[in-house]
Amino acid sequence: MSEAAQTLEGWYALHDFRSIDWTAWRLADESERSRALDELQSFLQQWSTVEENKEGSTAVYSIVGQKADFMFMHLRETLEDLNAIETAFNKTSFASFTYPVHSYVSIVELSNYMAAPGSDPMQNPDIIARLKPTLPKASHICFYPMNKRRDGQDNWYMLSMDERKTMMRSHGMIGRSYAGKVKQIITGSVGFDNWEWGVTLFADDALQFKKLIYEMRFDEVSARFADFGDFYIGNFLNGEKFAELLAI
Ligand code: VOV
Repeated sequence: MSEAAQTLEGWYALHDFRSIDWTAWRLADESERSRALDELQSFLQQWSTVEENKEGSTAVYSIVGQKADFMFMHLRETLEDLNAIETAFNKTSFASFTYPVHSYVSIVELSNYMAAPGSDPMQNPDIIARLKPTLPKASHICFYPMNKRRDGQDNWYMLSMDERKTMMRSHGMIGRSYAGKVKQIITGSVGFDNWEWGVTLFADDALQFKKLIYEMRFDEVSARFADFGDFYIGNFLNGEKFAELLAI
């Protein structure tokens, strides 16, 4: 058996994709819409307080295209916390004007492919900050799930640790050349959801997602071993922008 990579885990993640029932929203009277909007704003406020207290983080984005209208990405200490957030949101009057279209459950993960030997990563404040990150408030988000292939000669899980390390180093070098342009949060979802990882990217220039992902397609670890699910791309929302999106 090949040596399994060691992983470090941080906050649990829920990517929660919703669409708006525009007909119901348009037909609602002004006071109903305003109550729903107030509830939404108070949730956004609560989530930013959690973030200020370093007890989690939430990103809110509109989604371009028909797969969803908007998404919440929540990071929290436990799965119970994530469950509580989605349930509380489902009970709001704003939620009754939305319907769930997709969700993804995972946990922030770092693997030891690039770890310095002999060091205790949990004593490293940079590692802790990566495991429990404050999500960037970048202009754009890109989310997609992926697997590492297990197919004949292209079976990632049958490769030796050294072979995988070499490929991950090359992967990391490409990623690093996008420093300052694209920020990645990799979440592991083996046993939690249908794919092995969630890839969440943040950038102020959405074109950099395309450049990075395209370049990685030529890198062996992606070219030979990666399979991808649906891609979601979106624009930053805060309370003000959300109110604009919902204005009738
Ligand atoms: C934005 C840049 C960027 C950077 C700097 C970067 C670097 C790194 C490093 C150094 C490491 C290994 C250590 C760790 O941190 O875990 C990883 C790990 C990983 N990556 Fe990555 N990645 C990036 C970006 C990046 C992208 C765009 C993708 C999607 C691939 C594509 O083709 O669409 C990806 C995937 C992953 C995955 C699934 C893992 C876990 C693999 C496993 O088998 O465990 N990643 N990644």
